[in-house]
Amino acid sequence: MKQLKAYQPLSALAEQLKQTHLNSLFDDNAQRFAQFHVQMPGIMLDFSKQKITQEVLDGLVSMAEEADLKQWIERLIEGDELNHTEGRKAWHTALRNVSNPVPEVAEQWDKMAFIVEELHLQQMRGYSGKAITDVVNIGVGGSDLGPLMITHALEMQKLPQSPDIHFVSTLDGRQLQSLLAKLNPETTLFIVASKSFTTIDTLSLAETAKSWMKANCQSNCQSQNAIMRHFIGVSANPAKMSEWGILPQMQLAFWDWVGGRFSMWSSIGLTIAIQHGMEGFKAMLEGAHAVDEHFRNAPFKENIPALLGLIGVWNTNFLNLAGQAILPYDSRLKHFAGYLEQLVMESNGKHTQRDGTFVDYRTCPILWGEVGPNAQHAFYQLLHQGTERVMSDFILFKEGQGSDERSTFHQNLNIANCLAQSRAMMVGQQSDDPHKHYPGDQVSNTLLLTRVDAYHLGMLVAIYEHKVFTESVIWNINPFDQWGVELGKKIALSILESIDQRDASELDQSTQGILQQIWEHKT
Ligand SMILES: O=P(O)(O)OC[C@H]1O[C@H](O)[C@H](O)[C@@H](O)[C@@H]1O
Repeated sequence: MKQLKAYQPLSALAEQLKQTHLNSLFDDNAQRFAQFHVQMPGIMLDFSKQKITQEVLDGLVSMAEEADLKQWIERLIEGDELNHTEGRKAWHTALRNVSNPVPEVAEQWDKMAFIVEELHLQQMRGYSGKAITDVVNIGVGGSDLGPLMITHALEMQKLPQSPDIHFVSTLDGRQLQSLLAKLNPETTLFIVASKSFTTIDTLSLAETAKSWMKANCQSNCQSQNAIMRHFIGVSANPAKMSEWGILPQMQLAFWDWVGGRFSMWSSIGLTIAIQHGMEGFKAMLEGAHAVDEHFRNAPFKENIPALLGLIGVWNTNFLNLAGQAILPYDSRLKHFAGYLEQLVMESNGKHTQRDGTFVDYRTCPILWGEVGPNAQHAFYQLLHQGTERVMSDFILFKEGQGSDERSTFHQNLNIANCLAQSRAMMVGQQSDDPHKHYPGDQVSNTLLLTRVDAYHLGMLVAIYEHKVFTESVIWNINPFDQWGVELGKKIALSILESIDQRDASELDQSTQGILQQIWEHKT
């Protein structure tokens, strides 16, 4: 990144802007909002509360051009092998081209549609002949977070014929145990969702679910095989699904060219299709596809994901901000920040360039977030008066949950709070009492969408995917692998062995000490 010609001039501009309060940028330019907002149907990005001038914007766009962003976008959407460290494409955009699908994708839609219809018509029946009432998605990371986030956001709009949807992910087994206590095995269907079908978290939970099913089926089942009617598998590894016992007609596929954290658009999104029908699922794909087209065709100065990425680079590498807060002002987006934590930090939390050399600049900031109105009463103190400078994304919807008087009242309150907070962070407040002094000057974006529905959520997620991609191009890193998560898994297996053998002598003192205390407690 530093070798790009635009880097030095941008650094010089950053030095000036660090000394310039956001307030004076507004005072000096009555056209600031007009100049620094862009939109496409369904979404508007206001980046006027960023420390950006026309010169900075021009410099960032030059940097994107120099880094060949246009070419990279083409390669992404054309399905080139961009994930070079794993020798794969990262072709999630092919999953959402509803009007012109690749044949293997369309084939999986048909299989999904069949399952969805069977469930909706109450034709999918368990071992005792009763119709399925509850569906439990067992998966973790990319096989959990997207469908969890979307089905939670759209729960109020679910089809009346949809069974209830549940998610379990944590390998401690607690979520699953407490859920099983409430479910009837005769009417429960499990979706074992795992790209690799080797993830111990998911497989250990799936085994527990299978034992529960077996134990409950003992007196009722005609054959033990009948319990496998309660398990759907979704994976890019059909051999492993079969080995685990998933029946061929209960298997849904996707492919190694779909990254785990980009997989909610594939059959991993089955729960979304169950909750909203294939029509709802495809509306989400269409929203994402509209963003793919925009990302591919809009000039960078009007390109929402590209601009978000360039602003991210500006804040991270030139203004030295290391924190990013995600603040949706709608409780339906409760799991959105969690979803982005994986998408953003697993993609760009890296220190190695594409050619294997280490970077000598910052990459991904630390990202966290919470539904805005709750976060106001939790960590906004730090945003207003802390010593860390943080960039924030406010996400707001024009429409609330309803149009009756109380809903309108709540939505107005919500809008007022969202706008108040981004304004307070920008403007600050002078006071002689240092405890009441707000420096302001905290930068933020505001994304304004029409409403919370499948189409707009599809747009929102695709915008962040492409933002992440834009940043990765400038940082010259591969956003599609995740080697950093392997070491912990390997060590966990060896510690599990130590626990089984009750022998920690090969481990470090700290690990030994902690295990010793656990063992002493148990005995
Ligand atoms: O879908 P799976 O193969 O079970 O993987 C689930 C998750 O686990 C891994 O550790 C990766 O870090 C994630 O990218 C992935 O989404």
